[in-house]
Amino acid sequence: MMESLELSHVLLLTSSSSSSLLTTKAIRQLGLRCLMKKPNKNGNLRLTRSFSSHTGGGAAPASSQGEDEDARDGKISEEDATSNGVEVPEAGDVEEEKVRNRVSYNIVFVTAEAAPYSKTGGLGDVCGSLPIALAARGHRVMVVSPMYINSTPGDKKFSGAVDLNRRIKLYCFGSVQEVGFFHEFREGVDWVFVDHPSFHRPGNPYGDKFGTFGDNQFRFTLLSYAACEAPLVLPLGGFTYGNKCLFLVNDWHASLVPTLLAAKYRPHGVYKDARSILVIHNIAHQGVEPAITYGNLGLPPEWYGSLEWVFPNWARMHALDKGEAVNFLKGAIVTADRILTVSKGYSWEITTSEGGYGLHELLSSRQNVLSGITNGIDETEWDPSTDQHIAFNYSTDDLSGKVKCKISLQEELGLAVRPECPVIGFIGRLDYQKGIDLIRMAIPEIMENDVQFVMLGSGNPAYEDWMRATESAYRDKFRGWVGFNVPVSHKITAGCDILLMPSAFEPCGLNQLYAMRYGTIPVVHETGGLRDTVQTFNPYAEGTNDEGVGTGWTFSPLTKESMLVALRHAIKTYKEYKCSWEGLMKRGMRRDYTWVNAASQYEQVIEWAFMDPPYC
Ligand SMILES: Nc1ncnc2c1ncn2[C@@H]1O[C@H](COP(=O)(O)OP(=O)(O)O[C@H]2O[C@H](CO)[C@@H](O)[C@H](O)[C@H]2O)[C@@H](O)[C@H]1O
Repeated sequence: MMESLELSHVLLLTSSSSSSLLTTKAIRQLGLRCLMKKPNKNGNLRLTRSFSSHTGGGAAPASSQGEDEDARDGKISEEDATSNGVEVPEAGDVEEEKVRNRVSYNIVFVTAEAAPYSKTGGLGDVCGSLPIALAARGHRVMVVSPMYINSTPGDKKFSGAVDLNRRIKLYCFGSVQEVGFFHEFREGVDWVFVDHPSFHRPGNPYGDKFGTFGDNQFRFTLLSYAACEAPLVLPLGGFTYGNKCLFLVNDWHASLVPTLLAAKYRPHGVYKDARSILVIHNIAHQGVEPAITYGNLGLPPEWYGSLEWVFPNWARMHALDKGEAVNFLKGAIVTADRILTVSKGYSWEITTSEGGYGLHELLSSRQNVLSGITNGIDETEWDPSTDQHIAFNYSTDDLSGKVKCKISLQEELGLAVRPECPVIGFIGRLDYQKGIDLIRMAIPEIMENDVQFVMLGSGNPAYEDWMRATESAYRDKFRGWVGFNVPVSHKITAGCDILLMPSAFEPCGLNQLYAMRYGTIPVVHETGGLRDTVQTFNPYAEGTNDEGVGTGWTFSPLTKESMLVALRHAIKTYKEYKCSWEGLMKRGMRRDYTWVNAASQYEQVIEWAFMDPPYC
């Protein structure tokens, strides 16, 4: 099995290099400039929109490398040291826009979550906002997601969707499955909901109080099949999306799509002009199931190598366990035309043995199509000057509402109403990823300070119990709200002074972006998207200009001690250096978080995907 995995890998690599050659040719034919240089944040010169970007780091022609001053001096900038994927140029370069021959694409998002219809975390946020931003740029955009009905008031979210009366038969899991489609056209986007009895049950999209659903492989196989059919069979607004579309497949739940395109459609002449991009929001979840389940997926036997996965010896259950499995995310990594992650830092981390969760070698082998694009945020939902969930609105022009939000939060949670006391917040899934263990270890020392601490989260029952117990132990200064509650998350974001994010890894992270927009100062572990988006406060840079002064505190390594040091800096600055604190707040609030920049970068990657022939 291992041998066949490696063989398929070699074959795929061969086709990768040929596609890169074609890409270079295609770019030359299109007459694009091979090199443009602009200074980065640190003032270093870097390559942008070059075919060296497109085909991967290190592939630049000798002449162009010679033009790079850092390279000539033999120096490697800090940025280069942590970036070995393909850099996507940022928006705002007018010349870039002129050079770009703007084409509109038919884009099909495939996702397990899309806010406001469904959301358990950041995947829902991104797939609820990015499609709208891309549609606003002139693309035809469809989002295909399950229609989760769980007999709660939340079902009302689907009330605007109408039954398209188009039922199709899908052949998998040894039987014929019939799915229907509901549709809502909202904010320029075709929101398409796949209807099947397996999406109608209590709980969240992935599980209920008894744990993860046992048939998730089945449910998300259905989603992937239905998403492949939707552009062909749904006449939305009178016309189907047709064959030439771009599938943006998000995380493992949608990862079967690129393999289906290659194995089931292209051999029959369908989707020959389509392309797929895998977006990795979280590599820790890969959709791994026993190898025997491959037969259920309705794929030809010769495509087994695409999903084939062999656990290392240490991860096997017993001596007879061969560790053979199928891995949905791996399937997309080896078949998608391009791969994206949700920050540049994370696109590098997943190519390392520490961050790749076993997939780092495969990802490294596809570095020439791997890029990172930092998420934006929905600036209408997350705007302190208009937010309906918070007690008082405020902005950089008038910050007075911020402390009123804090007082209101203290009142609501039954904490002492003390506007001068720093309030630290945490919002997130209660999961290993989010660094809850570190908070657990540090809480006795944090509580020795004159602070209040508010946590909102749900997930691992052990962490939920710990939150309840900690609230009992520190009734005067700790509140733990167990549950998933969007209005409360807005109230905490507005009412706290400091947001703590000690994530073990964080592909992008949205809460630190929301916090900065609300004048709440992030204290974060220096990892992934947190490192990319939070800049540590430098008091010595104050009074020059805003560049380099910082928007929060980052800490590393991931230890209790270094987290406490950063927190103490934040608390001391809050208490003793009011002007500096206000500067931190305003700098964070003024940053550009819109999806416009990210959407333009996605557009660039889509353009690159169509320049190459299909990868598989
Ligand atoms: N108990 C609760 N009540 C209300 N709201 C809650 C909540 N717990 C979490 N949320 C909300 O869910 C979202 C979580 O965003 P994160 O970026 O932390 O996402 P997550 O780790 O799920 O997603 C993954 O995908 C996203 C998107 O790409 C990446 O940013 C991230 O790094 C990656 O791990 C935020 O909107 C947050 O406010």
